[in-house]
Amino acid sequence: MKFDEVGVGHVCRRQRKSMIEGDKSPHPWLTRVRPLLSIVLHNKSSRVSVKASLIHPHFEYNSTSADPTNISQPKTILPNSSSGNLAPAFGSMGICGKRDGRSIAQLHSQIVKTGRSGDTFFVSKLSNLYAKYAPIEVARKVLLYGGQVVSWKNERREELLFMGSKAIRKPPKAIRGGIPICFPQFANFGSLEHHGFARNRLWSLDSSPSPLPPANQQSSVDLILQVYRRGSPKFELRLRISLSAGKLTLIPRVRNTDNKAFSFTFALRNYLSVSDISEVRVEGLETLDYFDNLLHRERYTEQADAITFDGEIDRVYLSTPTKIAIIDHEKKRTFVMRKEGMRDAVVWNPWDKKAKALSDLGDEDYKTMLCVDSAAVETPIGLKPFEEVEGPSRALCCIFKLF
Ligand SMILES: O=P(O)(O)OC[C@H]1O[C@H](O)[C@H](O)[C@@H](O)[C@@H]1O
Repeated sequence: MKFDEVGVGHVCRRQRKSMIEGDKSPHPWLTRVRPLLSIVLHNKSSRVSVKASLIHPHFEYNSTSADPTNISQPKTILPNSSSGNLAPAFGSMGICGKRDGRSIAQLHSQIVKTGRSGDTFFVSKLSNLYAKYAPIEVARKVLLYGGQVVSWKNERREELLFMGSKAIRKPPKAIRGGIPICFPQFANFGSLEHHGFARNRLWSLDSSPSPLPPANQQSSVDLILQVYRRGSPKFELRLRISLSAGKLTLIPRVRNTDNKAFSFTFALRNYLSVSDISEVRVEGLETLDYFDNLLHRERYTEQADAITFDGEIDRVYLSTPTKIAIIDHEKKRTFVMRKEGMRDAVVWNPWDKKAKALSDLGDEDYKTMLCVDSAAVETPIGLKPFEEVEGPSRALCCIFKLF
């Protein structure tokens, strides 16, 4: 038996097919069925339970199994009692077989390794794009494509990350917004493609995540990008993303898996959502030296008390403090970025002309975005053969807090 596109409901598809083939008046509502599979971790040391839910305007189906390794028995879907006369019982569904080559038993061991007690895991409909098998709080906010965070909200459920109004969510381009990862090269500081290739590769869920303890009160997901290409550096880039309302933590780990030394430049390109770019100021970069990418990367010294914006900016501030504040006066909101292991900070806003030239950015989008990146650009990070940059002493880390 095969899983349906979202992991459950094999009969759904069969039923739909037979209705389309055999029934002169197919039930169009069947095509709107949205089955989803959630997996709840109750106790790290024991089993997880699997809950299959089928949600439809006219009925609901829920089934819970305490033993996810033994749930191959299809169950009958019954119409919800409040469903009126529209929803007939139409077959059965089960959670069985394999999904992406993984059995439920493999999924189970993955989840026990990475989850916290009480986490609900989610298998997304677009599971090849989103962080499938991740806690429900992060699953729809993190893309496997690019290992990119695309959403982070505050307690009032307001979005804090910018997403381009014309962003293209289709490979091979990186998505304009959220937090793309520039690795193993930032911009054109090296011979590789612009901003490296990590942002347009499909990452996976990490089955041997960082030994660092999971962040308190935050839901986390661990992703990995493994590169073993001939003729290119061989490495593993891991990223732990922990999210909660008002706090976002990103912990990258890089391992050289080659017998040659490997060095890289790096940036977490943080597209922050702001109310109006002309009302924003950035503090923490005053008196520092920077490379101006708009002026052939010449080195200047910042003269202003704080950075404010009235035109295009593209600068790499060097040897910055660990704390940088981005103050949005209109929204009465301050992002505080704290970073470790990445000495530099990039500030980028394309302004009107450049925005028009970027096909995935709306003409007015520049007004509501600001990139303040945690970066290692001036001095590449070097790794000996098989060496790893990891915590706590050499940790790379970027934490955003909202005030
Ligand atoms: O359009 P992207 O590839 O995302 O790059 C956006 C910008 O990033 C950097 O700050 C570069 O210095 C710019 O030259 C580039 O335009």
